[in-house]
Amino acid sequence: MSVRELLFGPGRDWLSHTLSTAEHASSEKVVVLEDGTGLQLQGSGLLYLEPPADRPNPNNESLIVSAGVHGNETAPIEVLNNLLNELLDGQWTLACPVLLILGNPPAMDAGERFIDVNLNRLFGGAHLKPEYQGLPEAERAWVLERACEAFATQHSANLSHYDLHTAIRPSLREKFALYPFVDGRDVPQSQVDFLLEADVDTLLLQHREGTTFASFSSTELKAESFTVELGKVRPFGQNDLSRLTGISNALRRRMKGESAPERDGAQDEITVFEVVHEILNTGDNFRFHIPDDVANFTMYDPGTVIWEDNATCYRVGDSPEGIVFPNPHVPVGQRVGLMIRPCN
Ligand SMILES: O=C(O)CCC(=O)N[C@@H](CCC(=O)O)C(=O)O
Ligand SMILES: [Zn+2]
Repeated sequence: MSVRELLFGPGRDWLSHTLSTAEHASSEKVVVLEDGTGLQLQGSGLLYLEPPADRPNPNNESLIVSAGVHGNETAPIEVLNNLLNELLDGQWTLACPVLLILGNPPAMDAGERFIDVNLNRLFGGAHLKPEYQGLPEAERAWVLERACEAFATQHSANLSHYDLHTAIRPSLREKFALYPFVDGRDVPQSQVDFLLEADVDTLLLQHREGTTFASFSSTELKAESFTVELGKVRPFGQNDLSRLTGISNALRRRMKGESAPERDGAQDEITVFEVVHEILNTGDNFRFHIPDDVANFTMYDPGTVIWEDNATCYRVGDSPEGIVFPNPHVPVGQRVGLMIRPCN
């Protein structure tokens, strides 16, 4: 029996196993590849990969890589599944500890962003709020937090977390990363280089702590964490994975422990924006003046009214501001969009 079958069952790979175990707990399984690499299936969509203790880890690092925190954002899920299949097929050798995560299996199975509540608003303990008690997504946030904590306790040195997503809207900047706010922290140049290597040429700096998965890992696990947007939401099988070779190659390179490629000067720039305002659905006769089909990073002139309610009218300030993630169809209190502006 192949390692893949031992781990996932006859005819299955990680993705099909995750979809088939979405609704019930799957038992833990451990297998060891011929080259000594250990794989521990910790539960549905949770896979810990560990190189043998005597193998060098040249970049002296550990990685958490997640996708499917929103179940309908399928392209990065396919990227991770393909990388794992390559490893299981013996195409390359793992050099560093990796925790691979498919975030929300029931939502993936249903082809939906989430089932009851947006999983990517429940981290950093937000899942403990009374209104979320008993919801499967609150339970899942807890499970993912504990799995990441256990991994980080074992592998604290040089921990990075990439939470891979795709966006609902088209985007004037197809691939971009969000850097969670941590007081006093700057983005390391090595991370900027990695993003460029992955064809992610735009970086958005958050202005305050959030309750996303990446915020949790950066704040509580001291990881260098990014939410990475890799294109537009499409159902399984409808993604053009040739548009994701950058992230795929860059992640494979890190997992193999190879050093970063030399960058040529012309490509060395990342465009940086900062969040200046988070639009929340206030529920107080909230009106959002951005059309439904507008692309991420569309810019608005000073003075443009973006949203209003009975108490507030938000206008663009003295310099142009752009919109990212416009979505007025969210519950009261949740994020409708981010207003951003270029950093100098
Ligand atoms: O396209 C959209 O509106 C949402 C895409 C998405 O899921 N983005 C993440 C970003 C998380 C962050 O702010 O760091 C999300 O909304 O959870
Ligand atoms: Zn998402």
